[in-house]
Order: sequence, then C-alpha cells, then structure tokens
Amino acid sequence: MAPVKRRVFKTNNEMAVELAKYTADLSSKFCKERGVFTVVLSGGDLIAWLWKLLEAPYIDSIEWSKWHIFWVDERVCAWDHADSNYKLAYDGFLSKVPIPAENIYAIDNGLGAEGNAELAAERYEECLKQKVNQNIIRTYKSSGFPQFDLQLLGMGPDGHMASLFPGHAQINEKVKWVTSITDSPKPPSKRITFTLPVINCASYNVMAVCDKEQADSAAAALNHTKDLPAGRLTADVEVVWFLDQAAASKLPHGWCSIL
Ligand SMILES: O=C(O)[C@H](O)[C@@H](O)[C@H](O)[C@H](O)COP(=O)(O)O
Repeated sequence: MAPVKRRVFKTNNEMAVELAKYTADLSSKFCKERGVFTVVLSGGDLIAWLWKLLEAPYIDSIEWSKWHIFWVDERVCAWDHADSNYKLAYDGFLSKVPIPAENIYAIDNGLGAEGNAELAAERYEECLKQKVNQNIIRTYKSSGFPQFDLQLLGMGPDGHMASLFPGHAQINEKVKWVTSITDSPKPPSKRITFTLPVINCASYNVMAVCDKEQADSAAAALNHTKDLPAGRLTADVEVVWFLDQAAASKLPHGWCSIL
C-alpha cells in the first residue's frame, strides 16, 4: 500500500500551481512510457483548481493528444444540466485544451437508461472494459481491476469521495468496477460511481481539499479517527493530499508544515 503523503499550501492558488506541475510531470512520464495518459476527473471544486494547466508553460508543453479522460462519478441528469460533472469539466477545462473528443469518455448519464443509475453504471463498466481491451487502460497486477495513471479527487465535508458516502453500502463493493447510488445525501440523489477497489488501484491518486468546511473530515480521514471513505484512499504508487491552510487547520500539530 502506498504511503499517504500530505502537502499543505498557504492558499488554494499556490496549491493549484503545484497541482499543475505534479500533473504535467506525470503526463510527461506516462506519455513517454506508455504513449497514453489516463486521467480520471471528479466533480466539485477540483475542476476550478486545474486553471494553471490552461496557462503557459503547460498549455503548450503537455501532450494533450495522448490524454484519455474518465470520470470517477456522475449524476443522473442531462450532460448539459448544471448538475452534470461532465458539463462542469467540459466548461471549466476540457473545452480549453486540445484533447481529442474521441479520448473523452463521459459516464452514461443514465438518461439513455431512463434514469436507471444501475444500468448506467453497468454501461460505464463495459466502456472501461473496452478501453482495457484496447490497451488504453492497464489492469492492476493479477486482480484484473482497471489501473488509471492519475486520478484527481475531491472530498466533501462529510468525508465522501467520488459518490462513496459514509455509512452507505457502496463503499464495501468488492467486485464491481462501477456502481450506483439512488439515495445520495448530496443532491442529486441518483449517481454513478467508481468503486473503492478501482479508485485504489490507480497508480497516482491526488486528493485536493481547499476549504475550512473540510478541515474536520480531512483530519479524521488522515488520522483515521473515523471510518470515512476518503480515509480509505490509497494507490499503487503514490497518494498525495494537496491541502490549503484552511483545510489543514485541524490536522495534528506538526503535520502541516506549509510549503
Ligand atoms: O459529484 C460529486 O459530488 C463529486 O464528483 C465528488 O466526487 C466531489 O469530488 C466531492 O463531492 C467533493 O466535492 P466538493 O469539492 O464540491 O466538496
């Protein structure tokens, strides 16, 4: 299991600058080694923190044509609805970088399945299996689970990540790659989400948290004082929490030397 690292920044702007550098370094490593870079996005504030990737030097130096984009979760709603994680990422990031449209794999929003989140989850799992067969996504050792190169994740104030919520059964799924929830405590209630084994098989996992509302859960997750989904985050190679000072304010003294 990869050690959980923490990096604390004075402001979320400083965090965004380092997050861009971290992502760009991994992009160049994986594009060189594999010829592709598989990136998983989440919803929430994360997309806004990718702004630095849209600027020099990254906008010109990153090999965008080799990126393949997936989502860790989606809400059952139209892709052009304000609730959609696809729309959030498209408007704030994907429409501004030259990633080929055919390399962007939005989660079936469930509407083709008449609002059936379970069916939509099955369809996304099929989509991932196809990408494994095409050698775009690797699989993790002998487990057969997909192994993404980098996942960019966020955590809610209650300690949820993706659409895995505290006290909900989905966090214990061991077989499926993608599952669904119909009673999400964070609206909208119907969602599609990666399962924990898939999330934790990624080579690199980043958890970006920048708000004082998340401070209690960040401390509980990192210190394992409560069983929170975000506290179960690991990775194959490296898991790094990127926090601003506000989100790190409840961490034990000495844990948060500012960078
Ligand atoms: O659909 C969602 O709700 C998001 O995809 C989820 O994965 C997000 O990362 C967390 O909820 C944190 O969200 P905030 O950054 O808004 O707290």
